[in-house]
Amino acid sequence: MSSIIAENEFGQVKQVPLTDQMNALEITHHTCTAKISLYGGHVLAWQPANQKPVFWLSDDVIFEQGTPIRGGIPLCWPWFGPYQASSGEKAGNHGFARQRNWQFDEVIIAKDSVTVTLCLSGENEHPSWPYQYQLKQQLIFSDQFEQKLFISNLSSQAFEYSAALHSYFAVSAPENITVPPLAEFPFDDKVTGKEQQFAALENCLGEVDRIYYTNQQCLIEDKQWQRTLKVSSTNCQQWVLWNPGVEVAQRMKDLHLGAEKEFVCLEAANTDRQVVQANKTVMIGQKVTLT
Ligand SMILES: O=P(O)(O)OC[C@H]1O[C@H](O)[C@H](O)[C@@H](O)[C@@H]1O
Repeated sequence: MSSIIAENEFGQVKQVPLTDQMNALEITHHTCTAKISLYGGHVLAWQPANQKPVFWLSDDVIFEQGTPIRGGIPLCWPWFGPYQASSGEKAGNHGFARQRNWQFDEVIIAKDSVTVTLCLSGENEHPSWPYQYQLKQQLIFSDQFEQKLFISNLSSQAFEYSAALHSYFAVSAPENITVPPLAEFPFDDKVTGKEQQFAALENCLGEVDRIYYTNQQCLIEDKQWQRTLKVSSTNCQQWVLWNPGVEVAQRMKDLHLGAEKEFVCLEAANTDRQVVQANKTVMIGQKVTLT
């Protein structure tokens, strides 16, 4: 059943069922529409008024406990990629935050924007990562988008995390996309395993899986759609650029046929582990604007 959470002359936020077990928040504002899944604390959609959707979501997305959502902005935390503990123990890709049910905390519908705050807290959630933590995610939607993830260490000892705000950006086709100024910086190539590479980036045709060592503001230039997205990050050290290409995409059960031609992932990331001292909070974030 749908229920209105907040409403005024500028917009409305509704809770709507995503499945029998999962709920989403649907935002309608004079500047944009957006949708957030509480499962994963996951932005599913954002579309500024009179624009095409900015984030991409798979037609074959699986909304199921224990399965990450394909598209939108998965929150990779408290680790990015596969985790290898010093004990040698392995854990699943991209941490557990994207597979938890987040609590909805606050909604503010203002004249210029809608702000939604979500929370997740826990302790002993994974044998590889037992610490007590709290996450607060602030999402601000308007004709631009801002995401802030506040990471609090509630343990009595320091912990380490790595993370990515793993945005799937909708594009006309990866071959039409350039991402200046990434090509000016060195990258680790996860496809070949070679580190500190330099190469031209004429387009984003996959398979591309690179960790770029820069945090400079990036542009996603789409020649066909004549759209440029400006993406900047806060307290993130790298950008990850990913498109699976046709062969990898065909092996992924939650990608529809041809899905790899519809998105490029540009992820604001800390791929190396970062320390958060006991009782401290750090923030990582990103901002997306259309030019
Ligand atoms: O399938 P997932 O666990 O969501 O990961 C999807 C992709 O995420 C990142 O971009 C990584 O760099 C890729 O290596 C990975 O394949």
